[in-house]
Amino acid sequence: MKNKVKFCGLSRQSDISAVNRLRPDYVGFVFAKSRRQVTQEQAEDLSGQLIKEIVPVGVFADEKQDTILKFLKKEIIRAVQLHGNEDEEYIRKLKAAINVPLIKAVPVEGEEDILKAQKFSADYLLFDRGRGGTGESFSWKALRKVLAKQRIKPFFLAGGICERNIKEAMTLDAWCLDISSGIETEGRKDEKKMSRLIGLLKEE
Ligand SMILES: O=C(O)c1ccccc1N[C@@H]1O[C@H](COP(=O)(O)O)[C@@H](O)[C@H]1O
Repeated sequence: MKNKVKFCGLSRQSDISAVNRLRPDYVGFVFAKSRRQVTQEQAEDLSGQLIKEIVPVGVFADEKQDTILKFLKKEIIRAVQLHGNEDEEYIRKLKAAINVPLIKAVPVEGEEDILKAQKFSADYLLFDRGRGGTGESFSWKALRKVLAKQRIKPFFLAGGICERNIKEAMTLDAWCLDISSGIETEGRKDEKKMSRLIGLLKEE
């Protein structure tokens, strides 16, 4: 596959069975406030059932660093996604304390947001619309304009990716396509949607 893929917001045993069959590169457990939020106990149980090839990512928003370190120590997660208002000082401190990939989410309204985010010392940026998990895309035109002018840090592309627009998303040079709402039906993860998206990714 040209792009890596992350299926985010898993919360049920059946979600884990589905991803173990379909093998996305990453899955996300949301610890930030959300209808998809899972507890430490749920995540520990679900993460323990994942095949080793899939990297579990913890999605946090303005979380105490000690809490994140606790999740890492227990090996519930093997990558950290910061989806709040974390600044460079917070990121630098956390990065010095961990040895797993650190992903910083950035809400994109225009080119300037993408350019300003290049200062972050996270391993990856994650371009999304607004607060995350909304099922809505930002204007990919802004990203395309920046990419035409310069190289940028490796990034996850998130926000409203689904069967309808994944082919276009695949043209945007993302390290990873990050999908949550687009693999749901009536608010629950849907293995058929996951499978069709993996199929589309494999076509290239
Ligand atoms: O998924 C959530 O509910 C969520 C809550 C708080 C912060 C981030 C959240 N999810 C992130 O949003 C994108 C997926 O967006 P979409 O649903 O596909 O539009 C992904 O990065 C998730 O980690």
